[in-house]
Amino acid sequence: MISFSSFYKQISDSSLQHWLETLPSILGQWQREHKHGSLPKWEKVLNKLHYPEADIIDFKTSVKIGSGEQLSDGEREKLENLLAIFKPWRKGPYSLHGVEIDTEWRSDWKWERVVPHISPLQNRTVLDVGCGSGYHMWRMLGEGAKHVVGIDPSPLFMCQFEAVKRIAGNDHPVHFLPLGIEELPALDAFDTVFSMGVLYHRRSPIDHIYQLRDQLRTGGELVLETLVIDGDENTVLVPKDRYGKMNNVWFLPSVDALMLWLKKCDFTDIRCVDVDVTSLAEQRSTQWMPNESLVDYLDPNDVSLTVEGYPAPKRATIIATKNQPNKDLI
Ligand SMILES: Nc1ncnc2c1ncn2[C@@H]1O[C@H](C[S@+](CC[C@H]([NH3+])C(=O)[O-])CC(=O)[O-])[C@@H](O)[C@H]1O
Repeated sequence: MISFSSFYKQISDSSLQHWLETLPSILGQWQREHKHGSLPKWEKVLNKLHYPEADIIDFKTSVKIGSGEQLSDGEREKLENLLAIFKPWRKGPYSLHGVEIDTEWRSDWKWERVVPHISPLQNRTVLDVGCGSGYHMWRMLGEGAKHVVGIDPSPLFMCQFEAVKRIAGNDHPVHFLPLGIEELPALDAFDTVFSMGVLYHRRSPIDHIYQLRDQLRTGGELVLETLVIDGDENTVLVPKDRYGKMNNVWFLPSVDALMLWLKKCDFTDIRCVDVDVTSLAEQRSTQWMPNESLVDYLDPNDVSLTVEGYPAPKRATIIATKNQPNKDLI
């Protein structure tokens, strides 16, 4: 069974103390809800992941754990087969004792676009909302963060994260909690909060921005990355049905609309630091994610459009600072 004890041990002296009292029952409930799905099978696989302390660990320029020289060919093949049970691997890439997990997404490319613009993470407490397999959490640690907490309700992503953590060693101050953002109380605690690739999945984007704001200390930094469209501050696309074959896409604002939303939610120093059309090289099918990918979501005759005729995915990164609350707006 997945244990959250190292989370409690490492976080217990922090300003998050009051939250920790309610967490065990929430996490216990999550485990009970998933006990009839694939989770028990995945937990058995996790329990087989025992490896020597890695000779090399790099989180600064990639996520690489172990040079590969510590395992025999047979041991490496066994590791590869165990990790394959957690397919599809969407977010990465990872290099784990010589096993190269070529994921659907080049999440490292997103990180390289974002990291030059954020406040240095050195010694900061960080929350990554919708962290997926946790790829960016390791990179946050590589930038010197003191503690990284990721939340994501997906049991598969949790197990992928746990697999990497078991190989990296349990002492790293990085923790995954299987929660949705709506399950967090207002913690007012984190120095930096990331929400990357989540806002368009939320039915109420302004509430999402408030929920993110509630996790930050005053003066803390929000890093918000989401799908955008071209237009002015009143332009927002709400897809009629699917967007890029996804049935859970709600609001795609223009950059100016998004900046207005952040202003209205009492953020200051709001700036758009990157806008990027997702390339077919950044999101594609691989051996580790053999299902459909971006090329199948775009119009085969015009890749500037999705199969539904909407603008193809374009992502913006906005950075903003939490201000003192303006009581009139709440
Ligand atoms: N209510 C919720 N609360 C928290 N997370 C959620 C919720 N609902 C869905 N998610 C999670 O949000 C993530 C969105 S992916 C971004 C991954 C990473 N951040 C990336 O930037 O590559 C989208 C993308 O591929 O862009 C998924 O892992 C969901 O399980």
